[in-house]
Amino acid sequence: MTKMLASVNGVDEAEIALTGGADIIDLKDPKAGALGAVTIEIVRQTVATVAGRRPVSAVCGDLPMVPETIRAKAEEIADAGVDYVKIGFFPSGDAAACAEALAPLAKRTKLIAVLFADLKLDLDLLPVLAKNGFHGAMIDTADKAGGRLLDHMPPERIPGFVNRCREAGLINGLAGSLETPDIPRLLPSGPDFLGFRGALCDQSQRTASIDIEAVRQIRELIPEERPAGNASSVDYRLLAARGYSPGAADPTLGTDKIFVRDFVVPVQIGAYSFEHGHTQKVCFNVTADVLRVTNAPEDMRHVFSYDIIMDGIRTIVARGHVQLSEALAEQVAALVLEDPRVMRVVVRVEKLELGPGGVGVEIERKRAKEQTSSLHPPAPSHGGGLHGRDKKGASS
Ligand SMILES: O=C[C@H](O)COP(=O)(O)O
Repeated sequence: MTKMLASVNGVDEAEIALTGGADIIDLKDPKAGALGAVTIEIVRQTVATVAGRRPVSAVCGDLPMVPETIRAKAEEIADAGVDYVKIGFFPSGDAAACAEALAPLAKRTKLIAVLFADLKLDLDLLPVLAKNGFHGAMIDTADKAGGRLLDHMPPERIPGFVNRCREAGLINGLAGSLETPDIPRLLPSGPDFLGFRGALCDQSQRTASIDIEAVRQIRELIPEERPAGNASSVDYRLLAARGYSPGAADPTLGTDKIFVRDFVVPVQIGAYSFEHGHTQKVCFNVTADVLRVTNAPEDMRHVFSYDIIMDGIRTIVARGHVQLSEALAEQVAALVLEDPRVMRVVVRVEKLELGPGGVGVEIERKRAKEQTSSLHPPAPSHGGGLHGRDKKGASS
């Protein structure tokens, strides 16, 4: 299950984040840099106020990569009672020596290394962190005015980070000026948490105060585990882990067609030997029939994002050579049908460099009947969920 981390500047914002449903309360002073630290007094007060309702993390600040400096600050924060200490690993100085200096502290406190997508990201640091007892690693951005995480790290590279963390035994997180449309794009990789500051704030200004409505909107985009004892045959854990909210679909509203047209990507494809060892241009056209969730779509909670289709294609082709266009089309169709709201999908895969025109295949795949019937689960018990909004939207 992916958790929601909310960065807050102290007690008052922590209460707002808790009310909005954040899973992890992360202390940070956004006015003092990407990983600006709050004072130790604020850490203590916030830990006392949260009082175990949620885990609390705190960052150490934008510190120079000097082992003794980092160790001293991390110990001070750990001693203030947080559950996690987040330490920035900037690409200067000796990262391995800093990780080593923190090994004794890692025996008694959960340490999370923060790596930066916009500063020479080095994933070879992950096994070094694991060796020194770190609990996890996350990717963030250092320059908050310089773009979102996916501007620096294309979507097809996200599963690689998540998998490498898992192999190393580290929990993993993603952050970096994330906005609401990024959430359904990142959830399919199954990160352990997504971190937010700017998107929680008034006008998305990360130095402004956090806003309860923004917190709630993000909360609803990250599915929570359903309570045990739910009698439905739907595997909520599996669906939620993939980022879907099956309760959101309202079959009485019918479907919309979401499409990606003339999406051209270089692909290693072909059964002939002359087609091996290089890429050729392939054009994808995909149309998905998606169950609607409301009569009045307003934000990302109410839509199936076409980014999911484009990211999926990029991720599939990044895996390496595919012999057949048919196989590629099947993989794309299967990926789109992973969202339980998709009833039917048409995928056309067209090689553009083999003739004067295009050659390829078009397939149509539908959701199996028995899967369709499991799309009508009982409404979520919490009042603020999408179902509540559907009803409001439908009556308006
Ligand atoms: O740990 C997460 C960060 O506080 C994310 O901040 P941001 O969303 O403003 O980049």
